[in-house]
Amino acid sequence: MIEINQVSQVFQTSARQDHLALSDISLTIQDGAFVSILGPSGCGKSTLLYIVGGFVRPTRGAAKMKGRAITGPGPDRGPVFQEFALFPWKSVLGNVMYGPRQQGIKHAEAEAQSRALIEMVGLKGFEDFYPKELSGGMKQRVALARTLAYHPEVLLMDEPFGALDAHTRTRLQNDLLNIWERDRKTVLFVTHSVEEAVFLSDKVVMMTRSPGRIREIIEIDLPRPRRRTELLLDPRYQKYIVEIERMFDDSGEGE
Ligand SMILES: Nc1ncnc2c1ncn2[C@@H]1O[C@H](COP(=O)(O)OP(=O)(O)OP(=O)(O)O)[C@@H](O)[C@H]1O
Repeated sequence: MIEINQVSQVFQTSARQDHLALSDISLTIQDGAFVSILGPSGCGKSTLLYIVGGFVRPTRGAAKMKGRAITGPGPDRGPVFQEFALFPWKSVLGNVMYGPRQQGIKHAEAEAQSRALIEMVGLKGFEDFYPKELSGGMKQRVALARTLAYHPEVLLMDEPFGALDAHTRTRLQNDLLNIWERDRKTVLFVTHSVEEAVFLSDKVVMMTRSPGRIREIIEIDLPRPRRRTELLLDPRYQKYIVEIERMFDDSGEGE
């Protein structure tokens, strides 16, 4: 689904110096896979996601989706970021309907689809609420529903649960997995949390300290559907977490 070929990214800092953020990244992401990117702060995780999103053009190398060069953002790749970026003047329903309406879907159909998505993300009953009336977790659910409403083939998630308290985060992880298990979209997920990456993913891409290179790709061979309470008792789950935590320790960056 996504192919990243020898991508390097150099940014010019305001002091007019070149800063190598990513160095020679090559990665293939299969259709329907859940892939997380982990690594020390500043190693270029978000930059890699933005390149796939088409928001950043790589200095060297190329990213492709289904064999086509990615030259800009597109509805086939839906971003879900930590800042929810909801329209404050639109209700939950209005926010979710925005995408389908933009795509020319008739009002009644867009509304029906959006109501179904709102229910799917666990917000039935809140359709007429405005963003300022929602908690952080609820806003992130709306943001997810809004992105899903574009029917993207790939979800690009940049620490979407990073700002949430532990309990809300766990619930959203569970819900995301349930949604993903239903329609198996390809997901590229940036996180700081080793546990989150292992719990969610088929593959964890561990990056080095800046300039970011791929240090290792760890296949997470745990059965699905996954339940956190079962996994917590599973030594294989613990082993993955310890193995990856040790890589953080090696890089001088504990989590
Ligand atoms: N637009 C930009 N201009 C200049 N430098 C940038 C720009 N965007 C990112 N960088 C630099 O590139 C490096 C990688 O940034 P990036 O945000 O991708 O890292 P990250 O791994 O996502 O970090 P964190 O985990 O802290 O969120 C950093 O050193 C950052 O300062």
